[in-house]
Formats: sequence, C-alpha cells, structure tokens
Amino acid sequence: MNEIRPINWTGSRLELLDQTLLPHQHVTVRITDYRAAAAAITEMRVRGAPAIGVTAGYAMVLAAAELQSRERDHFIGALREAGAHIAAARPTAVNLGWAVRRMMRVAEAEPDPGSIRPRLEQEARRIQEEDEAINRRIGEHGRALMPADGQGVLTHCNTGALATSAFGTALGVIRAGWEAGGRFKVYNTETRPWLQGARLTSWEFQQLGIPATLIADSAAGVLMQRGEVSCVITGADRVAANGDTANKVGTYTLAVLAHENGIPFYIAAPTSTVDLAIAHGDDIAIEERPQHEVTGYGGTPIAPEGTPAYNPAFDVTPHRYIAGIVTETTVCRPPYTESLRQAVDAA
Ligand SMILES: CSC[C@H]1O[C@H](OP(=O)(O)O)[C@H](O)[C@@H]1O
Repeated sequence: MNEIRPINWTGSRLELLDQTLLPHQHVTVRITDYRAAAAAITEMRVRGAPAIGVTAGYAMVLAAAELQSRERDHFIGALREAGAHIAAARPTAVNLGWAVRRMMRVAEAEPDPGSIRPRLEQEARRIQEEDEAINRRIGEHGRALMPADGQGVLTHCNTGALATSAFGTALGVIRAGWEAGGRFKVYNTETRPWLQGARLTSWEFQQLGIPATLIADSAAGVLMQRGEVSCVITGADRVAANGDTANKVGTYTLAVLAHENGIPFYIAAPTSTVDLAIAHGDDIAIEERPQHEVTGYGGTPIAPEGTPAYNPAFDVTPHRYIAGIVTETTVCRPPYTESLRQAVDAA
C-alpha cells in the first residue's frame, strides 16, 4: 500500500496535505515562507505533535532562506526570532519547541553564514526520517499490548501517519499488531469537536484495510461497560517527568472510564514528546481553541447564535491512570520518573 505521508519537502517548498478538508477533499497546501507554515500549524492544516515538529523543522529552513545574510550574528538573531514565531503557533505539543530548539542548535554551531541554510535543510530532513523510524519502533514495542483475537482496542483522536511523518504512534501500534496477524476489534472515537477520529482515523484505517468501528465520544463508557474493550491506547502531546500526559481533550475521560472498568490504558509517544523539564501535568499549557469549533462545524452553526463555548483542545491524564507509555526505546512502566528518564537517555 502507499504509505500516507502528510508532509513533503521539495527542496524549496513545503507541501502539506490539508487536514481541515480530509477525508472528502484531498488538497495540498504549498508553503514558501515560515509565517505561512506557522499559520498552517495554528489552523491545523497540519496537526499532531510529531507532524508539527517535522513541519517546524522545514519552517526554519524557509526562514533561513528568507533571512539569510552575510552578517552571521544578525542572521542568527533573525532566525531566533522566526523560531520563536514558529514555536508560538500552538502551545501544548512539546515537539514544536523541541524541533525549533534542535534547528537553532544546528544554526548556532555553523560558523559560515552561507552554510547555515543547507545544514538546516539536512537537519529538517533528518527529523522527518527519524520520526518515521521512531514510529515503527514504537509499533514494534507496543504490538504485544494489543488484545487477543476478537477482543477490542479503543483509540482516540488521530495518531496515525497524518499526525506524524508516517506510520503513526498509537495507531501505528494497532497497525503493527494487525500486521503481525492480530485479529482484534478496533474502535475509534469521533473526537469532537474537530473530529480527528471520524475524519482522519477512520480514513486511515480504511486505507490500511483494518476494520474499525467509529463511536461517538459519549459511547466509550457503554462500550467498556459491555466488555467490548480490553485496552485503550492514545497518543500524547506532552508527557511530564512523572508520566502525567497531555493529549486530545477526552483522553482523561477515557482513562478514568478505563480505570473504572479495570481496562489497561496506554500512551504511545516518541521520547521527543517527553518533557523532563516539566515535573507534573499541572504545568502543561493547555491550548484553548476558538468557540466556533464547538458551536458549529465546517462553517455550519449547530448551537444558537451567540452561544458561548469552552473549547480546551487537550486535557491532562494523571500518571496513576496510565498502565504503560510506549516509546521507541521501551514500554515505560511506573514509576515513570525513573522509566521515562531511562527511555529518553536510551533514545
Ligand atoms: C501522534 S500524537 C497526535 C496527537 O495530536 C493530536 O492533537 P491535534 O490533532 O490537536 O494536533 C492529539 O492530541 C493526538 O493524540
């Protein structure tokens, strides 16, 4: 099958599969400047923690092409400002800032101003290539956690190829289990209000040939109560040092429901999503998105005109609800403060 890859670098232009229009329209957005790349991240034309990290890498290459100057200190200063603009595109996923910092380290280590852009391009390509390899390793480490044939796994939001450079994280674990011969049942939530599940995950599972049943977010409880779910696995946008995890809003709800029903709840994420500088989840910034994403969809109003809405894009699941965190180096088990440090050091 053709692997889904939502991000393409042509050597001078960034091409993004516009995820605001999937699955019914397949439109490529062509981006030639870093501000447009940052806007595409904010508008979620590209989304998913690893995918926005990869995009940020190429946005820094576009910035270098625009800001290049022979006066090195001025060039580095302008790059740093562009990096700050890119990193501010969305607050919760650590991968965005992680990628900008990694690109700036490369720029600052290059003495020749004329060599900065090509070095940055090399590094952005490396970030993208590493991400796919990391995701496949996450799949290998996590597939043993998938349920027995006929039992169910539930996942939330979109953590497939569309959220990464390719292959995905939590969806990649499900894919790895399926491709290893597992014939478990797959359920995915619609993931209101942006519908990453109904629009993106259901599409990805169809492309993979993996049967998956879509459920309303509010049906997760009854599915678990009826014994249809043997494990839950989701992605992550930022994992604190103690294992508290920020992920798409509704993840915390699923984790508490899983705990109540005696079902193991797993996170799958690359070590680049672990933020050891943050001790616990209370310190993770949670993005609040526009109210119209809740009161309507695709420009069609749902709620009455003037209805106020609260629209947190993420929530934080306390580590006590998490049975394991699957990374590219290992499956971290509690106590996470130790196991996450070991996983990051081994990466
Ligand atoms: C592979 S992690 C993807 C992660 O990002 C999603 O958020 P968004 O669609 O708002 O970028 C969601 O939290 C997923 O778990």
